[in-house]
Amino acid sequence: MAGAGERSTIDFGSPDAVRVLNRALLRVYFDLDVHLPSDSLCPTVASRLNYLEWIRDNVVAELPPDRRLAGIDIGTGASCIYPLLGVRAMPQCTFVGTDINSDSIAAARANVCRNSLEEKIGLFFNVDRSIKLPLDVPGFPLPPTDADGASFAFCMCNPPFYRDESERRQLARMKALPPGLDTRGKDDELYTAGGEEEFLAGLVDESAVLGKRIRWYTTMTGKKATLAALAARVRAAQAKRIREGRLVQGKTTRWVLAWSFFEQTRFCLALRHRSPAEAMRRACGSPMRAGGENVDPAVEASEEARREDRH
Ligand SMILES: C[S@@+](CC[C@H](N)C(=O)[O-])C[C@H]1O[C@@H](n2cnc3c(N)ncnc32)[C@H](O)[C@@H]1O
Repeated sequence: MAGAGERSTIDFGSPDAVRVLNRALLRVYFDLDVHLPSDSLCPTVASRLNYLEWIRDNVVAELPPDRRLAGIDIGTGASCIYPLLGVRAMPQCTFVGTDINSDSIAAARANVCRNSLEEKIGLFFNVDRSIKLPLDVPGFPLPPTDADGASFAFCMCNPPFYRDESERRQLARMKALPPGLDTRGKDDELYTAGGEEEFLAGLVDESAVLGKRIRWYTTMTGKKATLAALAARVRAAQAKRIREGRLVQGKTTRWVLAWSFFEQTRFCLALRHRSPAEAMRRACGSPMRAGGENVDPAVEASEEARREDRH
């Protein structure tokens, strides 16, 4: 207990305390009953919401608002945190969560059922860990394609963090983390051969093959250096559009990279600086009503190209 004048807090060095806090936040603010197994990564709600909101504002917002959208969460983990929070942050979305760990898939499935979200969240146990986007593996739940041939509006990924235990220790030392505050979880959650760099290089290569079957490919990275290497690989894969984001929560920073093999649509050109309703009118070619300035699509396209062309 805190004494008079002292600030109450919880013991962030205690995994149990952090677990209870996150369960409470999910319950109170998102009406989600989520079991977070003690042997698995305990996701912080703010950081997960941050990435989802980035996708909502930078990817989903440029699609017509009446459209039903599907997203893939690569490596959903035992919590299934992104799909669960995702259907709250973007009610027009359905999700497919994948994972290579059968215990995580079982726990994720129980969380989906506990919240009666089976209609909105599907799960896929990916037996081949060399694949990140198993769209063509038998049994993968593919939604119907849209008018442009895309099955999914986006994919997202919080990749395993380290190449091995020595990288984990090294990064913890660099951040000067006190014992107890370093990341804990299952080996599959923490480690991947070659680290996040190699994992995400594989994702870019798969995206080059799948092309327009997913409208926007996105991933989070834990290291800024990974972002630059990844952006170069995405350029080499001839993506048409690239976007970068930085997610800051407290003392922690993460980076997001998004890329697409679609050219900019009339809808997203019109959306710049306007409400979705105005964008719909413009994309459909009807004249603007009072208050709307005219848009020269060529100018907006070059502005956008300059903005995205920073790599
Ligand atoms: C850092 S954890 C992220 C878990 C959860 N999404 C979160 O943010 O708390 C990475 C996850 O990726 C999974 N994973 C690793 N390789 C994978 C692959 N090829 N396909 C799907 N999932 C994979 C791991 O089992 C683990 O659950």
